[in-house]
Amino acid sequence: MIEIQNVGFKRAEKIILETTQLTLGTKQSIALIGPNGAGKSTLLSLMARLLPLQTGQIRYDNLDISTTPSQIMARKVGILQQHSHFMSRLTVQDLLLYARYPYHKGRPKSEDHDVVEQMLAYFELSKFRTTFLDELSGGQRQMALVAMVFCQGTDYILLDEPLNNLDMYHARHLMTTLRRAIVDWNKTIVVVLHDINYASLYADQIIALKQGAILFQGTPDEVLTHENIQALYGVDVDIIEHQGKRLSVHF
Ligand SMILES: Nc1ncnc2c1ncn2[C@@H]1O[C@H](COP(=O)(O)OP(=O)(O)OP(=O)(O)O)[C@@H](O)[C@H]1O
Repeated sequence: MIEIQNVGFKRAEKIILETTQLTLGTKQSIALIGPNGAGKSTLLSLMARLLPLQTGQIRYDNLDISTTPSQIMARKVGILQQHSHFMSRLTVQDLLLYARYPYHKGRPKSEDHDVVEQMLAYFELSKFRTTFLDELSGGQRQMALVAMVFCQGTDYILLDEPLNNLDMYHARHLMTTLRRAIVDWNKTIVVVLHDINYASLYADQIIALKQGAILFQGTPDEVLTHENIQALYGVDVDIIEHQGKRLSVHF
């Protein structure tokens, strides 16, 4: 369970984030949506301890991120940020092995190599195993970075806009793979999405942020209404039903 209590964040006296109480269950996919500048990345960075908590508390399964040692948190929560920079002269398999550092501490064992092999297959990256990161396309690199986070073997995975750069095939492949990972490996995934239709199709819960506050929270059916989307984005949309899911038509 993820518990977020009274987490606030200011930059130069400007309130960036102001939450009250948020409890998120495990083994599900939780989509963070909201307009540009709403505070989604800030919340994710706080959840991953990439930004220091200024107020409030965040706990994963009763582990308080402010007091839990880094070695334990590194096995509990993994994050892919929006702009991840890695040494480009690293091959895909080296990148994935690097993510196992909290386990092998620089001396990879056979189980670390096994996890890397498993993730290369799971994310359809086997053919790129010896390709350097700077020889991949933007989308291929994005998939490699997601696979890297999975190699970390954490219960909780935070992904900031993982669909960036992905074509239709790879975006759908990634979202279905994330869903499989919840079932296959009991992962809990918090993912920032700009495409609310992907949130509708693939998320169990949606948290909608605007101007640093949680405006709506619930299942896709509860959150993705015409009125809520108007309030969030200021856009008039048509909501249609497709195979039992709500889709927003906003073109
Ligand atoms: N390094 C920074 N310095 C100052 N202000 C910042 C910084 N990073 C973010 N902000 C501000 O914090 C607010 C929230 O930004 P954040 O990146 O969390 O939003 P977001 O919802 O992830 O946006 P987007 O969808 O555009 O990625 C914005 O007003 C942004 O301008």
